[in-house]
Order: sequence, then C-alpha cells, then structure tokens
Amino acid sequence: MATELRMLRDVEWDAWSDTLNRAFGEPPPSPEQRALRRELTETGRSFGVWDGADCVATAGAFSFGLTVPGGAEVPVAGVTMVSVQPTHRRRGLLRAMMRHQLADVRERGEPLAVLTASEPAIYGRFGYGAAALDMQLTVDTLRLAAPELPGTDEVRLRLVDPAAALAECERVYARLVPARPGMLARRPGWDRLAVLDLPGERAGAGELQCVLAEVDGEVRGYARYAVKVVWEDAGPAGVVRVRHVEAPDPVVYAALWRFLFGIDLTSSVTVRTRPVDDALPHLVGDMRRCVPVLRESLFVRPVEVGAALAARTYRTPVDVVLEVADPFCPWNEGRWRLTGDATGAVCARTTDPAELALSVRELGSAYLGGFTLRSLAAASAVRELRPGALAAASVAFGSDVAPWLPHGF
Ligand SMILES: CC(=O)SCCNC(=O)CCNC(=O)[C@H](O)C(C)(C)COP(=O)(O)OP(=O)(O)OC[C@H]1O[C@@H](n2cnc3c(N)ncnc32)[C@H](O)[C@@H]1OP(=O)(O)O
Repeated sequence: MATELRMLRDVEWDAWSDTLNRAFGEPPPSPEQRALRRELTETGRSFGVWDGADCVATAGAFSFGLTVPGGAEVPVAGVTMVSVQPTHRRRGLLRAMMRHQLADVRERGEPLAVLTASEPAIYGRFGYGAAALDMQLTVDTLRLAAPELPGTDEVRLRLVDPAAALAECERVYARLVPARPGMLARRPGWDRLAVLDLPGERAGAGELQCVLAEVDGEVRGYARYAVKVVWEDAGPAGVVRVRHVEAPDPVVYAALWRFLFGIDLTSSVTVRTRPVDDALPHLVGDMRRCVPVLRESLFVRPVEVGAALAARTYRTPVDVVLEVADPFCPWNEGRWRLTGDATGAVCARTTDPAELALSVRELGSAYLGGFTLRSLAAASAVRELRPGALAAASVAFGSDVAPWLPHGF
C-alpha cells in the first residue's frame, strides 16, 4: 500500500506521539510528560507519514526566536520529533519529510532551520551544519579551592522550590538570551520543561533543588542541581549534578559555584552543558581539574541564504562573493555578494566572480561564529577562489561570544 505524507490531526496526537517514542526505543512518557509534550507540540507544524491507518513516521517544528551574532532575534524553525518506524526505515521517508518541511519553512519566511541531532551523521545531506559546541564539565571539588571574587560574600543564597521560583529565574534567563548567539527566546511552557523532575529520570540522585542568588534583595542568578549520594569505604563521595547555573554578573556566578563546590558530603560536581568560553575554568586555580567533554549541539540550516546572511552582523567589515551549493534547496544555489560590518549587512544575488565556494552546510556551520571558515577550508569544505578572501571572511564571520544552546528540543 502507498504511504501518505500529511499534516497531523489533533485527534491523532497520541498515536503520533507513540510512533515517535517507539522509534527512539523509549519507555512510555509519564502522564505529566505526555501532557507537557502535547501542550508544546505545534500541531500546525507537525506532520507524519501514514501507511493505511498506521502512523509510521513523524516530524515537527517549534517556532523559535534564535539569537544571532549582533544580538538580533531571528525567527527560525526548530526541527524536532523526527522518527521513522523500524518497519519503514531506509525507504526515503525521512528524505520526503525533510523536503516537505524545508519548503514549508521557506513559505513561512523563516530564514533558518535549526535542530539537535540524535546522530550527527544524519542531517548534513539536508544542508544542516554543526554550528555550536557544548561543554560538559566534571570538577574535582575536593582538590580545588572554591571560586572566590571580591563581593561574593555579599551575595545572599536562598534555597527555594524550583517550580515556585520559575518567574524569578526566567527574568535572569531573559537577560542572557540576547547576549549569546545560539540561545532561544523562551516560548510559553518551556520554562516548566526546565524544572521537570521525574523520579524515573533522576538516575539515583535526589530531588531537583534550586538556589537563588540575590544582591540588594534582587534575584541576579540561580542554580538548579540534584545531589547523588555516594558512600565509599573512605567516606562520603557524593556528586552534585548541576542542571543549570546562570548569572550575567561574574561575582554572582562565582558565588553560585562556590556554593555548589561546598555542598556537604560531596566531592565532585558535574554540569551537563556550559558554553565553551565559560568562566568556570578561569575561576579555579587548576583548570585541568575541570575535565571537559565537547560535543556538537546546535545544527543550523540556512533556508534562505540571502535573508539569513543579512540577519546577523559581522565582527569586521566584509565584502565577499560566495558561490553556494545547495542541491537539496536549489533556490539557494549560485553567487551571493555579502557586504556588512558590526552594524548590519546586505546579501544579494550577483553575477560577479566568486571568491569563496562552499555548500550551504558549511555556511550553517560558520553562521553563529562557532566554527571558522578557515577550519572548514582546512578540511577542504570551503575553497578560496581569490587569495585573501578566506582570511578576511573567516575573521568577519567570527563571534566574540561562543554560540551555545543551553537545552535540547
Ligand atoms: C531533529 C531530530 O528529531 S533528531 C531524531 C532523529 N530520529 C531518530 O534518531 C530516531 C531513530 N531513527 C529513525 O527514526 C530513522 O532511522 C531516521 C529518521 C533517522 C531515518 O529515517 P529513514 O526514513 O530510514 O531515512 P531515509 O530512508 O529517508 O534516508 C535518507 C538518507 O539518510 C541516511 N540515513 C538515515 N538514517 C541515518 C543514520 N542514522 N545515520 C546516517 N545516515 C542515515 C540514509 O542512508 C539515506 O542516505 P542517502 O541520502 O545517501 O540515500
């Protein structure tokens, strides 16, 4: 029987969600998880493939606002919930869904699509390039002195119920979003996801805790964490598992880390993701004891090359003609002249000779300033056609603040 690709109907949501769960091999969601997932699903952007009455593939998107270099918030499609049933894999269903979705994103006028990948090898063929890294840290707090800056003693710390303190924490988070490329402006409901604390997902740790950091009565930062109790023959060796630690002010940030380092009966801290330019390794005496694991996080796909490149600013003045290859979205193919600086940019079609040649995937990788055009050229993924063009464009595309996506979606 032929399969049919079509939009999700509200009444089909449960079956659609079960299809997704099966493809990931996950246990059924708790009622609380299911309700939140359903609330966050944008039905108008969710679709699937049906084989008769059976839903055999799923995909969707969130309408996000992404911070780009320069601080603008750009509307993007956050591609998500992609799955194909084991009975129907490797017959082209994913490819068909990606084609359908990118055409829809273009129609909506969103210049970029973004995603996090279950397996990084999947999405390059559809024009998505790895654009940001995240850094997981494991810190040996027994051997390190806790961070200390002048003023940390003036920061008042208060333990609160994570859900009850959401509004105060969100005010801090909202200040951070425009300051870092890769961050997403919060949409309704996503704050609750940040404090979801399902007993089945605690992996041996206790309940989620939240500590607020206040200066002059105002909340300036927060950390969310859970403690995993460990007793060894030699004594306590618990682990502080940090989910979030956020504070725009360095002194408040140091105060939060000092607190996390000092929790009784623990000897290490793990934090599941921080930006690669995080301050913590510089706040401790011995940065080797902050052991990092780097991993790609956010993938970026320019859907409209001209609009995407004009939506960000450039660290240094740039004037370059790009020859872009994009077999999956052929409307992007050809030559584009990009001119811009730290105040704005214009990108338009041109017939002038090309100076750099690259595919849309590399453009996605360089877009947020997380990977340089020079490093992509060293892997033969970018070709310099006019001497000097690579060095100038590579610096211009950079970002002083490393891009970072604090959470999956
Ligand atoms: C944004 C997100 O939601 S990420 C989550 C992705 N989902 C999952 O990981 C859930 C488990 N996996 C699955 O559901 C499926 O195997 C999928 C969605 C990854 C692939 O679906 P399929 O329908 O089998 O893919 P399809 O047949 O369209 O393959 C298209 C191309 O991708 C390739 N491909 C598919 N899956 C993978 C993979 N896991 N790794 C590398 N390449 C892959 C295929 O080989 C094919 O290559 P080609 O262009 O050279 O012909």
